[in-house]
Amino acid sequence: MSLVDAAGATAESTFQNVPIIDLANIKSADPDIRRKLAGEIRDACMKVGFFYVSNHGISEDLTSGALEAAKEFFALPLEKKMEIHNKKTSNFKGYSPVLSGNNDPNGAGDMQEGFEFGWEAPWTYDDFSQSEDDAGGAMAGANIWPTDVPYFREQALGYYHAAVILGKSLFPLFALALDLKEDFFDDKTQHSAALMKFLHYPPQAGPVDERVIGIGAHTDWECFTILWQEPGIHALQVLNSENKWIDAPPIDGTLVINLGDQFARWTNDVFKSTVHRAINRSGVRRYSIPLFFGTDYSVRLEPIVSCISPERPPKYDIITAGEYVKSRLQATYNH
Ligand SMILES: O=C(O)CCC(=O)C(=O)O
Ligand SMILES: [Fe+2]
Repeated sequence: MSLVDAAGATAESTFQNVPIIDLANIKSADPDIRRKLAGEIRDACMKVGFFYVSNHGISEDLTSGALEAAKEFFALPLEKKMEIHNKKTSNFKGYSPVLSGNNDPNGAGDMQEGFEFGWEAPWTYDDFSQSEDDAGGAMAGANIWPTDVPYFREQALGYYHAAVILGKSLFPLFALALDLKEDFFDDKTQHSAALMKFLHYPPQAGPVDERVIGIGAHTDWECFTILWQEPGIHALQVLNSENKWIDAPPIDGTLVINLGDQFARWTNDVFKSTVHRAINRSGVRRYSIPLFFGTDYSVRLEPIVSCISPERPPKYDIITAGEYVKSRLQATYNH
């Protein structure tokens, strides 16, 4: 079935849960096995826009190192954190205090604080070759790091580089899922427009103002997000087409992958960029680590030919990935 026909066939359906996809065969030498895996991803992308991945290859050590760094940073006094406030930088990197961001235009601020950074060359992986800069995107330019937490940068970048490797290995599967050649995204992802964020959600007790929740209802902006959630704490919810919030709790040994608006634009909405939100009613602090993976900022988000037809004309104006991300950053942080 063509992509456009398959999208039409799933348009009326909705989902009640988020599927789990096993990535054990991601590097299989057998193209049929890779294609089968891509088929599972295609199904999840068209029906849900969210899936969990198991056997994703990111070690527990890297994850716990990053988590410890994040916890120590957020425990610093506010004045210390404000020294690297993201409003002091032109590229939106650095610290965002509680309520400084607002992802849902109908909301009144997100009940979370964050720290965001982007690509920086690793010094421990000799085989990791990558250009440092990226054609002037909104988030291009140096990262800004806290100086009060020992090994913060190392711990953060250790997890980041492992997640970037995972992200790069997913692009060929997304390409296969879209009936494209596996290398379709290679020349569009040369500069790793990959932004990672440490998030800290204070607990919200008692009656919660629906306009001030951990992160208000939103879609992500890049191609896809690789999300680590703290085990044991339910907070993330995904909106289905019946406007029902479906829980996406942490599942041991998995990460969440969700599609963002760049993929919706590439695929003319054949792949779904699904609305989601998080509310921390657990009574304890919650941490999460999204890594937003886009194409290079200079790449034009043109619909893939197999995703348009006379019945499904292009839905979006063509802009570059960088223009799109910048417009969303400005709306969220009011810069
Ligand atoms: O913390 C979470 O579970 C979700 C975070 C999220 O949706 C985002 O940062 O875009
Ligand atoms: Fe999100």
